[in-house]
Amino acid sequence: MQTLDLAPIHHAHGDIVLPGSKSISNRCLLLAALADGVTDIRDLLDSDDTARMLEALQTLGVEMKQLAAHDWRITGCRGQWPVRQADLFLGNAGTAFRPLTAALAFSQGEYRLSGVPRMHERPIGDLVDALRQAGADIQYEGNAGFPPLHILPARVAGQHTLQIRGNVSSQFLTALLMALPLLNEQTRIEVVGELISKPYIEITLNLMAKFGVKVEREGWQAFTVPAASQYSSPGELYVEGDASSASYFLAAGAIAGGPVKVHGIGLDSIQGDVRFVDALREMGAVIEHGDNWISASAPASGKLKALDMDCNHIPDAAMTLATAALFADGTTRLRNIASWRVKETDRLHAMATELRKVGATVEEGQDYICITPPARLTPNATIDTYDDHRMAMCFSLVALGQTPVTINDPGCVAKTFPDYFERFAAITGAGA
Ligand SMILES: O=C(O)C1=C[C@@H](OP(=O)(O)O)[C@@H](O)[C@H](O)C1
Ligand SMILES: C=C(OP(=O)(O)O)C(=O)O
Repeated sequence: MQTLDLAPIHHAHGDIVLPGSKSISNRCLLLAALADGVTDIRDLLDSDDTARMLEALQTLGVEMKQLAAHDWRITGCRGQWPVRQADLFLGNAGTAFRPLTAALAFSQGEYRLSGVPRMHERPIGDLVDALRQAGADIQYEGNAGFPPLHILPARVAGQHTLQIRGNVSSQFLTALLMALPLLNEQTRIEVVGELISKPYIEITLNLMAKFGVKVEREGWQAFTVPAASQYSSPGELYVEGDASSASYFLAAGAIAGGPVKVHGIGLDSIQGDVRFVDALREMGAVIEHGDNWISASAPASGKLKALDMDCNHIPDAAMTLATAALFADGTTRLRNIASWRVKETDRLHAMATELRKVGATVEEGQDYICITPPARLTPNATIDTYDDHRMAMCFSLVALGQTPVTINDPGCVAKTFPDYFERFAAITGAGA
């Protein structure tokens, strides 16, 4: 296993051009593939998660051409996958696995979908239950409720109403919404229980609208996809910079002087994680923003304030708050984040375990975490990253406490941000 030793960092300062948003990239790829017409997608994220989606679409026979490093031309197949039988390996990409499951369940092919071992521990039963209501034939190849999946040809039909649970992952509702236009009948989706990670549904609805499908909604409770909803290509689409990836750099600016300025997103971003800046502001950071950039600097006092926040709306960027909390003046409490337990790893447990290694006092609840920083961070901690890109990126912030830290398996950042540590070095002078 590779390790990365980060030397103590005294100051963070500079500019970062963000990689494309993972959530927008994988949605745009699928929508372009399902659409009528040719779509040029610009500034696409180049990472493991998008590579899995691109590979899958290629295996399904979708015509695609790489125009430049981050620009792809996709020729839509209007939901008629040219390849009717295929095995797809989707790594640990939730944004590929869940939406492809729905889009393939509504086609007449036979497909097997699998991923890395952790993907086979991440739930998908709520989505399969909803798809089965529409007549989809989906079998579990391992444990019921989890991948791998075997999708068989079936007579799917628009039901007037489908129900879906929303309290484990919003990706299930996203997947259903994106696939329903393939049925060509008006369908109403009712959300059962409390929907989590709501802003990701806004991304889905926004991008579906760009591809010509307007979903009617009743708050967060029900969504109706009208009959004759056919996706049509918008021609050209630009992917915003990734708001979750921005969080590490903005936190660095807030902790270690700044300003650190991220380019590629503004406060009007369609990504919910842009609201991370509200949390940083509440911690006392100085935030500035413009058309397509945001910057963060440390508070005048030099010390961040502790935070008590419901983080359900920003589950990914909330992890960054957990390590930023090491630099606060008291106990930070991050609440309503039970979904952390079913992501790349059990993030509540992983975060608690690793924060303790740098000296923090941590309370790990079923759906919350409380972090009290030590008087002085423990130097030379070796951080395990659990094959979780965000664990690796979050713990790079420890070095900003002028504390040497070792990151195990730093390469796991490839899931969403392959050159993260090079970019981090550029604003901090950290060895990478
Ligand atoms: O739809 C999306 O693009 C995502 C939704 C969120 O997942 P949950 O809805 O499972 O919280 C988020 O954590 C994930 O990284 C991306
Ligand atoms: C939860 C995440 O990924 P996924 O899209 O695989 O759910 C994440 O990127 O933090």
